[in-house]
Amino acid sequence: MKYKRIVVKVGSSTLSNKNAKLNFTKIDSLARQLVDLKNKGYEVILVSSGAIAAGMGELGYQTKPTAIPEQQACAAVGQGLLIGIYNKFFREYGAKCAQILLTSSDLENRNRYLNSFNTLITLLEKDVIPVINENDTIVTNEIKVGDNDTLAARVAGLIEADLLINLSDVKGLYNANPEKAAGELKLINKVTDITDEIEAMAGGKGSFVGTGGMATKIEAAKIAVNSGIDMVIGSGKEKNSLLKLIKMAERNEFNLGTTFLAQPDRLSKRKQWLNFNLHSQGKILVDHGAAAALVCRGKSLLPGGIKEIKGKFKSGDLVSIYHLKEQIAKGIVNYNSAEIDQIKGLHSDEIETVLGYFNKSEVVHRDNMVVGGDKNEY
Ligand SMILES: Nc1ncnc2c1ncn2[C@@H]1O[C@H](COP(=O)(O)OP(=O)(O)O)[C@@H](O)[C@H]1O
Ligand SMILES: N[C@@H](CCC(=O)OP(=O)(O)O)C(=O)O
Repeated sequence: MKYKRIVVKVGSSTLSNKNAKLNFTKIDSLARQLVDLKNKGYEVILVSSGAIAAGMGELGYQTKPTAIPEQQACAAVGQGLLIGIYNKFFREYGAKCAQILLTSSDLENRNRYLNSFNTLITLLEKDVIPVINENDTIVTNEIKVGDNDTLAARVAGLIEADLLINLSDVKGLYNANPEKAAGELKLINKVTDITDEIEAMAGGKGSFVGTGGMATKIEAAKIAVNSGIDMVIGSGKEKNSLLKLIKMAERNEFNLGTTFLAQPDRLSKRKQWLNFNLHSQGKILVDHGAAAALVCRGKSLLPGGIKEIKGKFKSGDLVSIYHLKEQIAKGIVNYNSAEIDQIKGLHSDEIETVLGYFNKSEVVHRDNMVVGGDKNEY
């Protein structure tokens, strides 16, 4: 077995019918395949979308409501339906499942991140299939993960999965958005490097229930491969597609869907957490010497190389580190923005005299820093 722990993400478009009501045949088939995989010795974790779609079907919405409270009401109704159906089918096939609803802040907070890990591991040890979704009923646009593609990739990193399968309503990544492209489409079977060209192929969602389309699947692939996890996007619509995709991946073949291959230089778990789960709270601009020390020599950031601070942040926050106009790293600061403003350009020996106390010589230690870094805004 090349893979042991597999996260499977399934989209709303696969789980629901055109009128947004749940597609029981598809859910039954997915549950059966997941239990088959578990019985073969794999550990499986399901990230399932579909709560809002199921709630829309139940409450009679013809289109996705734009008002957030209405979406949340749909999610509250739909999530119950969804987990009820999963529970029914899993039990029919002799397996147990558990519901875990996560928010972005659960993954940002280091303690809650580690607690989620402990719960998931315990469930796997107890032979339970975790079924994860975003806790849509309590998050608003500003603070939500927003799409289950990247949520699944973050969960795959959290749980140290070996493989992430993303089941959608398309066979994989095409050279152009099938909704818009004229002419013949080409399925990209294997991606070793997520280049700008690959990113440019990905467009928005295809169905009225989907979120993010191919663009968020590519974002997810970036998280997965940099966490050392292979990711396959494949069709969730065809018979036994999950089993077929895993068989293909086990054989190192690339004839179904799109496989994104894990990068050999994966980030450590701590660096994955800070890079893919934390939001940058400010900016530190550094000089040429500091930029070279960070990027070329893997050094920590000392006060001497700092030129300017932007934003107001606390000690322990994540900040983006810039040289000229380019983000060169992201890291967790040992001092707050006002303090860094006071010690910028100084030698570390002078910190205590200026601030009246001393914490660390480094403003950002290299163990708390990712060079380059996911560009998730400041
Ligand atoms: N280059 C592309 N290749 C394949 N699908 C694409 C591409 N660009 C955009 N899409 C759209 O992405 C959709 C899948 O994403 P989405 O609608 O969010 O579904 P899901 O519910 O499975 O997450 C496809 O139906 C397709 O219309
Ligand atoms: N959390 C939402 C799904 C969000 C989402 O990413 O949807 P999709 O693009 O269908 O995977 C729900 O359960 O309705």
